[in-house]
Amino acid sequence: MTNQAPTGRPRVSPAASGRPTETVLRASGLRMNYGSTEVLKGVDLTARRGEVIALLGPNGAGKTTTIEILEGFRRRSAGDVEVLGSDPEHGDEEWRSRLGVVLQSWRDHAAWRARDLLHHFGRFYAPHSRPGRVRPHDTDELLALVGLTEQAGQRVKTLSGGQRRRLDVAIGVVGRPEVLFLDEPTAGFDPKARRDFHDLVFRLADEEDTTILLTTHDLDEAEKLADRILLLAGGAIVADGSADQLAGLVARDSEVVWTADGTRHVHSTDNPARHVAELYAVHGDGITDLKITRPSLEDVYMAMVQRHERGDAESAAAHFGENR
Ligand SMILES: Nc1ncnc2c1ncn2[C@@H]1O[C@H](COP(=O)(O)OP(=O)(O)OP(=O)(O)O)[C@@H](O)[C@H]1O
Repeated sequence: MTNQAPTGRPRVSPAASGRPTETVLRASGLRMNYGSTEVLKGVDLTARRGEVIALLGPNGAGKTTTIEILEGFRRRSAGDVEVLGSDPEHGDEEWRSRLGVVLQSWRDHAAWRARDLLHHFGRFYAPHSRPGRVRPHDTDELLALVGLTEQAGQRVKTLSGGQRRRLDVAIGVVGRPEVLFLDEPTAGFDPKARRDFHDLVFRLADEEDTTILLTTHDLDEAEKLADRILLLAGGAIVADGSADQLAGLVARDSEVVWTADGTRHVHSTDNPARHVAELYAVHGDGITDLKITRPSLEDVYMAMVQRHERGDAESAAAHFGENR
């Protein structure tokens, strides 16, 4: 899949680049129970080095639970998990230094000043610095990168919600992680902060080969950022692929809209390219305002989640398998 990187140049996903890509994260048959409630019923997922993956799913689907297990913050009930060659339950300090984490919410360190806090967290990574991955990031450079230069001397408790979230992201990347987990990183971001964050994600993936697993409820964001989208529903991954691959999962025609001789027309078709060719053969330059609308990621999301809610998650997953 080719996404649009911040500079406007196309970003080529690691899988499509032809470069050998190492699997850095793998879960198979991952299960999690909270008491008698089974939240994860056999999650299988992988991520390659430098890949950006969006984990989507309805509220309560288990996205945070999955991420916390991969980070080593939560013990799983069953299944195999490996991140950067280690089981997260037994990851040592060296292993932890290679990860970056942005939790959904945390409200400690209110009295610290933003620059001091970032510097403090950064110091943990210094012993793990090596050629090619100098750790930590320079504090002021990173503050500039997340747009907090003016707030650098402010106490955390005086930052706005969006500014606090920018600081969370800075803390997550201060150690130049090889694998970065971001749980709803852009919640509360204004449009400029959101765009800056997207630029940062592309930069980390492209220039530092960082593998990024993020959760979001913003489907446009997922489509823009992710090489691969995973949809978690009913305790399992029911769809796994690029936005284009996922669009092929819903049996919905594309819509072709055009104007000819001053009249607007709408036509649904499973082959929009052929329809457009036929239109031009008939009307030539008489066609104006041509637009083709494919099923959107939102259509796929709603269809898959509704299938799951009808108790059809397993067949949805099987259907996807046939389409890969
Ligand atoms: N510590 C816990 N103890 C008991 N139940 C929990 C615990 N943490 C989460 N749950 C339950 O597990 C389910 C999955 O929660 P989780 O936070 O992983 O979902 P999510 O997909 O991240 O949701 P959201 O999109 O709302 O953030 C929910 O039903 C939640 O109530």
